[in-house]
Amino acid sequence: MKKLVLATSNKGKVREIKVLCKEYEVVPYTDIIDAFEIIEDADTFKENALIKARAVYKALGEEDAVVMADDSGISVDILDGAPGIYSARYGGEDADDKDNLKKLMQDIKAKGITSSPAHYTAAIAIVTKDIEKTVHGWMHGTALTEAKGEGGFGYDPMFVPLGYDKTLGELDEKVKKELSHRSKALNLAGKILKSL
Ligand SMILES: O=c1nc[nH]c2c1ncn2[C@H]1C[C@H](O)[C@@H](COP(=O)(O)OP(=O)(O)OP(=O)(O)O)O1
Ligand SMILES: [Mg+2]
Repeated sequence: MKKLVLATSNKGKVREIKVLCKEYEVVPYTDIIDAFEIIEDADTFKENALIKARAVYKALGEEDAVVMADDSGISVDILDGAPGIYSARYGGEDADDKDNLKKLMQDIKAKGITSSPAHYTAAIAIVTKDIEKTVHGWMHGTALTEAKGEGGFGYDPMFVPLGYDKTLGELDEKVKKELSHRSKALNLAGKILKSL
């Protein structure tokens, strides 16, 4: 089985990508080398995904490595698309998923409403010695001012996918697997991986 090194330290992403890339041996880079800080200072998901994939490819020092990165986030319409690329740091530099979730619910509530249209974006970058490629996927739905359920990660307890009436925290993980931003992007990434 071909090895696919993930340039991420997010356990939720690793879990989902392992399920969605069954034909590969999916290995987070921190299983191979020590975790190091990667500054995600670009202004698009795509460029930030490339920054992560390139940084890990270089740090591995293994010419034949195939490295994949995911840069993703949630954009809320009533907040003009915030937090977007800043999703991981929305509650401050040291914020964790819970802090970020709480701040986003508060900021929507501060607009005097209890829900807003929103969407997730995932950019996936693949870097090898020969290629640098990116693909995207999106999931539309509604962001709530109340968190429900324990499933998924990040903002999932406050996000209801289009066509459903429960949050990704409450729904079976199969639903997210079928229609998430990440699964759509990974489906396209799979075509690139096959062509290598
Ligand atoms: O399916 C998702 N369900 C819920 N929340 C999600 C999802 N996808 C992204 N998110 C949130 C989590 C984090 O607040 C931000 C990603 O930030 P992002 O920089 O891409 O990831 P990260 O810093 O957690 O790990 P890393 O950069 O090492 O891959 O968007
Ligand atoms: Mg990050």
